Amino acid sequence: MSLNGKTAVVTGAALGIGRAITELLLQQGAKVALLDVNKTASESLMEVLHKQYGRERTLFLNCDVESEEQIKAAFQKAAETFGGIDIVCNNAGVLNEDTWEKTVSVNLMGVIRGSYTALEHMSKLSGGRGGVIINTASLAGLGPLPSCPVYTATKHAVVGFTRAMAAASTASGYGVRFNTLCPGFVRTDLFSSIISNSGRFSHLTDATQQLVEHFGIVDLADVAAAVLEMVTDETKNGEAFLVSAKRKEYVRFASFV
Ligand SMILES: NC(=O)c1ccc[n+]([C@@H]2O[C@H](COP(=O)([O-])OP(=O)(O)OC[C@H]3O[C@@H](n4cnc5c(N)ncnc54)[C@H](O)[C@@H]3O)[C@@H](O)[C@H]2O)c1
Ligand SMILES: CCCCC[C@H](O)/C=C/C=C/C=C/C=C/[C@@H](O)[C@@H](O)CCCC(=O)O
Repeated sequence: MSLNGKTAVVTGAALGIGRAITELLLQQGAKVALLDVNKTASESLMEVLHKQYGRERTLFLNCDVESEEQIKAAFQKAAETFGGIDIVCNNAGVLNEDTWEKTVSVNLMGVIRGSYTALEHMSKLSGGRGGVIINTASLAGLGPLPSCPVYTATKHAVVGFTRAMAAASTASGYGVRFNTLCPGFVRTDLFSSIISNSGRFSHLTDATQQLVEHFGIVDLADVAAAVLEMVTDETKNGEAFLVSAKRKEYVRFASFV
């Protein structure tokens, strides 16, 4: 399915998974606003994207998802520039067990802030045309990463928040679908920082290594493809897509009703 005429916002778009998502959405025809705090990486990516897709289809906005003011201004600018917003990927994340309050602030509060701001532009109840929001959690949102308890907590919270928002959206008539991306290990800067950023749990690096060996390293292309599937398949709402090297599947959750 082509995304021609669709407009996307991707946070943490300059590097790693966010960059791969951005590039795939552009390949499919969407216009993409790239939100990131890393100005240097963003500017060098923008040079590449301008050459490949022209200047009209991309917009870089220097935006820290920890800031309500910056995120509101960035979404407003994206909506004005492209004429509305159809797709939002709240992907920006950090892993640092030393500065764990920041890990909560970026990974959880940033996703909540991004989702609520997105709804102001996308909800059919506030004049939007509906759409889809994909929040990046992790395999660590489904099971424990022992060297990173706070990171694990934020990712479980993203899964729970996104599932609840999907149900809230359906019950309220927002016309916006919500799904969670749960990648296994992906070779990015965040992945490389595990030893230096595990804080008081750095002695558990071997346990992480065992998990890496068990789950393997998944390709960025497979992670971005999972996002595209959840964006384009209109039957997907409230799903969590697990994408590891060995397993690619929608997660089945226990039902309590
Ligand atoms: N790499 C993995 O193994 C892995 C696995 C599962 C989930 N994830 C999740 O995927 C997402 C992307 O991770 P990645 O591996 O691509 O990391 P990365 O470090 O390669 O890229 C993260 C991007 O987010 C940006 N960013 C960080 N803090 C920000 C903030 N406050 N506001 C705006 N932008 C910010 C960075 O500048 C960077 O461009 C994260 O949510 C991460 O938790 C990563
Ligand atoms: C080493 C760098 C850290 C990258 C962080 C990134 O988010 C990757 C996380 C990978 C997490 C692994 C979690 C492991 C969980 C297991 O304990 C298991 O319980 C998960 C089972 C999931 C399932 O089968 O539903």
